[in-house]
Amino acid sequence: MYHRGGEVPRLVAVEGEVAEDGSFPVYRHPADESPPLSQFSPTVALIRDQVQKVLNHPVNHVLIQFYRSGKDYISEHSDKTIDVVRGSNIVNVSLGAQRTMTLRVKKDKKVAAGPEEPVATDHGTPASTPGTPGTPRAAQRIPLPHNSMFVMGLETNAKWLHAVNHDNRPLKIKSPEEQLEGGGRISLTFRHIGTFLSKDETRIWGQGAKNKSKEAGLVKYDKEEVEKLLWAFGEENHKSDFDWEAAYGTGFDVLHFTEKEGKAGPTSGPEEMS
Ligand SMILES: O=C(O)CCC(=O)C(=O)O
Ligand SMILES: [Fe+2]
Repeated sequence: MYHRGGEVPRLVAVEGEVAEDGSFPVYRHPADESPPLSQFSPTVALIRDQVQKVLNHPVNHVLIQFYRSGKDYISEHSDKTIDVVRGSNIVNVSLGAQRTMTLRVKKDKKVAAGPEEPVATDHGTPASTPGTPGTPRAAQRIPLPHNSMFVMGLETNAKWLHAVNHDNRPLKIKSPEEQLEGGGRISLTFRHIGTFLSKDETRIWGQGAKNKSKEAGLVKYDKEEVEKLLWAFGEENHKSDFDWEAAYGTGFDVLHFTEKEGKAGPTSGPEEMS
């Protein structure tokens, strides 16, 4: 998967519930290029069943990511929720080597929402950027052991940024849990998506689109709409009082965000987010 012209620092696959007519859920986030969605494979379908039992609501989409070693990471972000069914939960299932999920309140959040603690990106390198000098932002470090589920409600996603930072310690000094699978970790991020694409990707409908029914809604490339959506994604990353209705409420029928895919305007830079 690519973001801003560069390959993201982990391997990515996407699976989901493909309907009989070939339509499928779409999760839009600022990536230049996402892999195509495949029908849930039998093994992933079994994991999905377990996730649905815990959540008490369906999940119809999964982003599968392989962190090949401690060098692979996902930088700090909030998940983009235009297409995520409002009120649902997002689940990260972890398999293999234990990594750490770092949660940190957004910069604009004045009131600390938990125990205050500076965050280290790489065991010993402090990365905490205080909102006000001398006041570190509330942060939590959550170990993600093999075969665990991390459930994130959308309220948590709104107030906190999350990351799996790189961990460059040599494998042999890591804990046995961190050494599993030679340091490789697979995460499966399950979401309940409310926006759908037709098989040929010419029509878009549902929660995050302008049209709510299958019959209408042509996917468009419109530079202004793309800019508006990318701006809204940025707002969601930075504002703990992000106003979903104001930002996403009217819906967007754009799918591709760059010239190559959407036939206009490329971006460049190393940053990546989901
Ligand atoms: O690897 C993980 O568990 C986190 C993945 C994540 O935050 C995302 O895909 O948005
Ligand atoms: Fe995320």
